[in-house]
Amino acid sequence: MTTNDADSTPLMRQYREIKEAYRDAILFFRVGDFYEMFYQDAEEASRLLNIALTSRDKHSANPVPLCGVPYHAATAYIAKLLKAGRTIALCDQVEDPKSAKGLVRREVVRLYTPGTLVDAELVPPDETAYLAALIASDAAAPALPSTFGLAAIDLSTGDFRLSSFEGEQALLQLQGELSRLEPRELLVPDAADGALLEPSNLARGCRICAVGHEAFDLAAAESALHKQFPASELERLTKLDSSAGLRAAGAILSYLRNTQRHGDLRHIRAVIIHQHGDDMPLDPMTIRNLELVRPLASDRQEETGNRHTLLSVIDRTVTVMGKRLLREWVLRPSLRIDRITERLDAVQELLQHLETRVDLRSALRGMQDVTRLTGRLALARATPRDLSVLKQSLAVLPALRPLLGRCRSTLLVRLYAEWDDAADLHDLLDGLLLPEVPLSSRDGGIVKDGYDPTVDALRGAMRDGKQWLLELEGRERTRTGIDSLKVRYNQVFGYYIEVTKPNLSRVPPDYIRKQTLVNAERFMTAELKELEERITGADVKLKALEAELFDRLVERLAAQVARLQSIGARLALVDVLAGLAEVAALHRYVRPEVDDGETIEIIEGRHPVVERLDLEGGFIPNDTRLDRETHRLLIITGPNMAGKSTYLRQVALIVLLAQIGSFVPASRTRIGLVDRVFTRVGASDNLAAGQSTFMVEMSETAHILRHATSRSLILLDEIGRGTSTYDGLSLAWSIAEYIQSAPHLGARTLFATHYHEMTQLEGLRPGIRNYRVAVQERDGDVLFLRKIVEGGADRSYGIHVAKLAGLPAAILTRAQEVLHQLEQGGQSSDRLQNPEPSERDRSLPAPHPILSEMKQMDLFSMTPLEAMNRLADLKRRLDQE
Ligand SMILES: Nc1ncnc2c1ncn2[C@@H]1O[C@H](COP(=O)(O)OP(=O)(O)OP(=O)(O)O)[C@@H](O)[C@H]1O
Repeated sequence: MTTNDADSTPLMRQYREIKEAYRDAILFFRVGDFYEMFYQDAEEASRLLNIALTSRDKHSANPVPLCGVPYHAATAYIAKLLKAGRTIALCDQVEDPKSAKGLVRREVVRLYTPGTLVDAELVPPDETAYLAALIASDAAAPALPSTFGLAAIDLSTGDFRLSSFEGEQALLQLQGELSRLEPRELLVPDAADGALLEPSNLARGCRICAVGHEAFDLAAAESALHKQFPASELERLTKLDSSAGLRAAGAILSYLRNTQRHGDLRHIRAVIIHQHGDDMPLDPMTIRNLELVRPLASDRQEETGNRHTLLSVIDRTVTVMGKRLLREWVLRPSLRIDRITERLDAVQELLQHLETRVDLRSALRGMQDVTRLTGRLALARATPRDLSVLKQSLAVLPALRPLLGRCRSTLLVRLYAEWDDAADLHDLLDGLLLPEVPLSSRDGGIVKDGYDPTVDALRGAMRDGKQWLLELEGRERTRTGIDSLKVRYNQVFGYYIEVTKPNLSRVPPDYIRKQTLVNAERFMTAELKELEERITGADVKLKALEAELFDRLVERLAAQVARLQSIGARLALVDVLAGLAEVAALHRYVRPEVDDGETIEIIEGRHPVVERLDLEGGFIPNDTRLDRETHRLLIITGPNMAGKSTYLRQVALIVLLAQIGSFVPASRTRIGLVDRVFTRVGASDNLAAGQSTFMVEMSETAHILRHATSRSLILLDEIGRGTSTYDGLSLAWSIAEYIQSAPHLGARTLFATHYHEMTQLEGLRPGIRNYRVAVQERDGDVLFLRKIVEGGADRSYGIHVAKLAGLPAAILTRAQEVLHQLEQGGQSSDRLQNPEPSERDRSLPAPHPILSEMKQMDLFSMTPLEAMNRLADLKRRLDQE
């Protein structure tokens, strides 16, 4: 930045001082009704926002580049810049320009970063916007560290959580947690290990922000936590968490203190600590493959318009608080039977009591986002509208209590016992706020008549002022004899007397001319001036007083954030339970039995998402039995398109739904608790990271084999597909054997495969069972029955499916021929029991006889002439063909 004539004004000097402290951010500098940007900020912002770039003093030698946006539309522009990966420092005028002596004081009141957003326009209500901090413990060896501390906060709700990961699975667990949280911004120490910062190790699409590593210092963290939390919470924290989690938490708090200048973060009162053993640790692959919260971006879905996910299908919540909680449940199925049972009891009760459910849901519909409103209160960002909305929501609370009073299930009884109508808070709001309030607390028109005597008196003065003006107008008309004389007001001149041209001769000499128009002239008198001062004085005082009363109300409510947060949490819970009961009723779900046995039994199970599609012939239900004895590993064969993948996913989704505490799409289900669901299905995002399909497939399988336990559920779909037939089959075969027999494994497994040779495993190993998806062959075509039956398939019907897909007839006929030849080659089952197949053994279509002859030729025992003659002979024969 160079200093020259144009930028040496006091305003620009002030700008430069402020910008110095926010070099990395685009500085929105408030000047009048605009936020202006200068220099590089202006160049960049004008390009990103597509707005005109001008300059501050065009005539100087070195004009300052400038662009600006109207202050009232700033949020939309800020959103665009955030999207482009920038941060924005918002610099406001912090004193009234009218009363300022000299240059108005300006300060950065807020730094907008992706992880610190609370505005409704910037964070969609049903999404979370976590800011996370990650620290790897100081590793003794330079290898990848094995202890991680992760803290995350959603500033808009005050939801603050901690976790530490240690041991062999630490990195994996960390990745799982990051894919659940999907943080928008991640703080890491500036000296962080480069390997740790690999995008594939961390959350994608999130801003990584290196901060001074002293922010992660344990002593600093403890003191930051000490300031933030009550002693009891702090004690709980230090007991439960290793120092890594605390250090990450400390870094978040110090970052927030630097970026959020206003408000005191008092809504961050409690910490959720994720303890291993409470929730099922889902890994990113499973979350993605089972499309729990986000659809896979596959072409097939684009075509059919299927953008459903498990979450979208079971989401019948009516509040955004409920929506967020349900998402959390879906991503954290429980491992505790007592919790699952409590939820199921409540869902069952609300399913059976239609009237209660309907009443609860219709009352909840009147609820706004109490949790986020509370967040804005604590951050001192609540507007009069926010408080008005909060008031309306609190007004609904008493109606919910008697509805809960009708319930008998533990969870609902507990909610009833803890229910807080918050009548005092409602009355506090209702006592002050007018029914219609403005957006800004500085605009007046907030406080009810009768709330404060001074407000009433000032309003009286303003009302009287209007009367005085009318009287003055009457008096002036009589005095001048001009009947059309009017007292008027505009923003620029304030009050004035307007006289039309024909009457100008009658204007008295004490009228002071202010403005001449085509048809009239505008005047001021000493009396009018005095009246104006009284009226505007009252107006300014009134607005200031209303703003002060509003701030005091915010202050009183902010002292109650913990209560308001609990109210939000209770509302979310009722909403989720009633929503799950509603889904169960709508889609005919039944209550699963969840126990700590080892059997998974599903009678007439359905895929919750696929069954919602408009399928010709409807969805065909299927049974499943998995246990640790006779049905430990099911080999599922059947043609392409028959429904193998759907079946595999259906079993996993039913298990997850049950452990979420939801009813399930089946006619009867028993679930022996599953500690983890592993999936190796479909393509993977890692392809983009440059790994081959087969490599990804194998490394994901290796991961499963390393981490699954005897309580896990494993889904393997077409393992070995990515390599040559024999390699693939051998791998698939031995992987199945390993899962079945490895002492630490024996996990319940569904194994879908194209290799029908694998069905021979059933007779060879205990616990392995064959199932196939039934098809009917009619007139050379296949009819998919979508029914899973016992026994293995002996054919693939791939060519039939290719026909359905419209491949040219010539290809289909030739494929039949090749298939026939391959089948003639046959593979013996003896070989498969002891698989040592090699590429050379493969039965291929018979090679051309000339090629066979050439293969036989021993070139080294031939003279060059002999070789030449043989070659000529072969060529002649070829020419004759
Ligand atoms: N039980 C069912 N009832 C009705 N339709 C079903 C059922 N299962 C699957 N389908 C339909 O069949 C289609 C194909 O199913 P799916 O993808 O599971 O087959 P697949 O055997 O895994 O095929 P591929 O081996 O080619 O991957 C699904 O998109 C769905 O429309």
